[in-house]
Amino acid sequence: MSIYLQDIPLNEALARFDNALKKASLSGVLGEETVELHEHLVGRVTAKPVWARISSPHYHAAAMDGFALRAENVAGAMPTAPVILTVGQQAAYVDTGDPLPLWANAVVPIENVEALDKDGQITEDARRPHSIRLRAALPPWSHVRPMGEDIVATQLVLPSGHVLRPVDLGAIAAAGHDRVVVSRKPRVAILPTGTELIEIGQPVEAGKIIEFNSLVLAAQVNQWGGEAVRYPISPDEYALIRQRVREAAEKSDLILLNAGSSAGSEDFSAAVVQELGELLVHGVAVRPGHPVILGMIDRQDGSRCPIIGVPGYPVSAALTGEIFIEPLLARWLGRPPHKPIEIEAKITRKLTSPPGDDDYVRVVAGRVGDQLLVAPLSRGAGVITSLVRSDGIVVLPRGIQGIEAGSRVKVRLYRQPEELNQTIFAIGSHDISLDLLAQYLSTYGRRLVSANVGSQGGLVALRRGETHLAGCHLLDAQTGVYNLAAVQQYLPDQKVRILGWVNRVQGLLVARGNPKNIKGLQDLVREDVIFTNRQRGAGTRILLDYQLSLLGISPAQIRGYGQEEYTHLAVAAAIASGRADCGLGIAAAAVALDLEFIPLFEEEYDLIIPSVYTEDDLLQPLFTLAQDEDFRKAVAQLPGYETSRMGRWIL
Ligand SMILES: Nc1nc2c(c(=O)[nH]1)N[C@H]1C(S)=C(S)[C@@H](COP(=O)(O)OP(=O)(O)OC[C@H]3O[C@@H](n4cnc5c(N)ncnc54)[C@H](O)[C@@H]3O)O[C@H]1N2
Ligand code: MOO
Repeated sequence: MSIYLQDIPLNEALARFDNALKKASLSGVLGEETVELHEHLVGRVTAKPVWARISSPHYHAAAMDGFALRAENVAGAMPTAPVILTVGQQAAYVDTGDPLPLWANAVVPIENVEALDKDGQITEDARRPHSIRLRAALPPWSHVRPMGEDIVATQLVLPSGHVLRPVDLGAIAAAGHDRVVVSRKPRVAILPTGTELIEIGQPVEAGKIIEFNSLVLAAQVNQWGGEAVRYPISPDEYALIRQRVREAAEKSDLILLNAGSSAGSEDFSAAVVQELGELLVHGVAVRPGHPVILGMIDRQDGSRCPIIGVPGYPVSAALTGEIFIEPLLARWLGRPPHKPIEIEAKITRKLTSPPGDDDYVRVVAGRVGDQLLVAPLSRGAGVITSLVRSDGIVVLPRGIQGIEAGSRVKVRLYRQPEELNQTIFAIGSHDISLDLLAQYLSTYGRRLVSANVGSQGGLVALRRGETHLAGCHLLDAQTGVYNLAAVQQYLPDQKVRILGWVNRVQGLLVARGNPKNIKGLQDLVREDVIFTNRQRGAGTRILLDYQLSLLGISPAQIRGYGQEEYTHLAVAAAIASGRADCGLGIAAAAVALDLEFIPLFEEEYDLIIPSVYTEDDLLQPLFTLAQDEDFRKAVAQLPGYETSRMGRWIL
């Protein structure tokens, strides 16, 4: 039977896998082991209930330093009618934790008695007096920890399937045990494959990719209670991969075979599984991660080892971990699977979604005013930082083609909901200074999350009340003034303020050594110069058009004017590759790709903030930082940055 990338619904895939696991007797706890309490046990799962062998305390114990006595002997004691007890007969000194003498039924703390010598005078020898005087009565069993106060012998201390925490170890020991029976850790072999992969730390070159999926998968496995074993990178050679899978099956409870899962010429995973056992599933209707493989490998002794073909793209790999590996490990350990906190929120952008798949969208989340909002992050399956930055996942289920901006969605949170109340939302044009700001704000207990939708997108978000601030650098071509006109145009009825932020140098990016000897925009009309442009609407494009009009240059005179890139870095890449001779952009992009930079203009990047939030406690640290020497210095050190306007209210 050949199942070739036929996406099936997630629940159907899980059911097939489940069935095969049951047949192989692999659907419950894999095994048990007894571990001594002082070995590393936190996170392990109890495989048997823990019953108390002894009580704790296992005798009546003094709860205070003082004198053991019988409560009835001091009944009626009052300030004006004190009672005197003779030590050695009616009272005995005890330290906290000492067993109570058999005849006693209460303890009076030492600070509540007057110690007397044999003449009835107050003595300094408080712990060995002749007698003690009490000026208050006390009920029986005062300041005594009765036997079994904590644990009664035979009682259940912990059920099975319990994930051990530090305090649990104390209770197990107090209940008279020195070891505990826990589920055996599932051994998980992780096999990265791909001729293009290089080990971490090796020099990178074009076409080579740093292998890190195995690092992520191993950390996931260990975090979820398994024991990961990373195998070396296997190049895309069928026989080698087959050999390693065969070996791993003999030594492991589960194999994660990474990459080679889709339809490429060197994607061998499915064929290997097919040859060495049974291919159950190839393709699950989830994105990212759809080319998942589920199967069983036959061992020499006739038993079977489950195998998961984990798709190569890093986000797909990590999500495959969460969707397939975590629940399987939970089952093998006998604990409940992880259940994320789910909240409902409003989504800030329209999303389209493949109707055949469950679509896992990474989002940032925060509270703006009284609304909980989520903004989608990059959806590329290769963008590992989208998972790093994400506060949660919105699953757009199969059967829908997308959702409108403003729809309510369910969010599986990666963080505590309270953190969303300390979140400053910045939707608009992104700037590197905001990354620095985020770092500084974290010391004030604030989180800055930003979604880059461009300057105009930020103004739209402000209009909808969906952001605390928007980074903006929109030049008015009539006046040459930044941001004021745009704010008046987009937000005529809204009370907003403009906080001066940074001046950024924009200039021409050219190859090292400036081989075409380009000096300024006037060179763009030269026949031998090829330019590359930014997309219409981008702040840099508006700046270019404005400056060209001042020089009286028409776009038609410029070779490459119609060639549009969407980011500063894409412009830089076009020049680095030799596709173009120059482009307008920021200095940081030149630094990133080792280009030369010809500074030409300063543009003004400001933060637009609704007036209500300028008074809000949430944003105060931002205003503090805008005046902070250290922070301003750090921003000014970014290439091409200047901070003299930072913190000044422009509107
Ligand atoms: N014709 C089709 N092509 C692709 C399909 C498809 O359905 N039809 N699916 C796409 C999707 S979706 C995914 S996901 C990927 C999965 O591909 P593979 O599992 O075969 O993985 P590769 O192609 O080898 O790698 C993809 C990508 O990820 C990088 N990679 C791989 N391993 C690692 C690692 N250990 N650490 C870091 N990065 C890794 C690899 O270099 C590639 O860039 O296929 C699509 N194609
Ligand atoms: O399924 Mo792929 O993982 O969409 O990226």
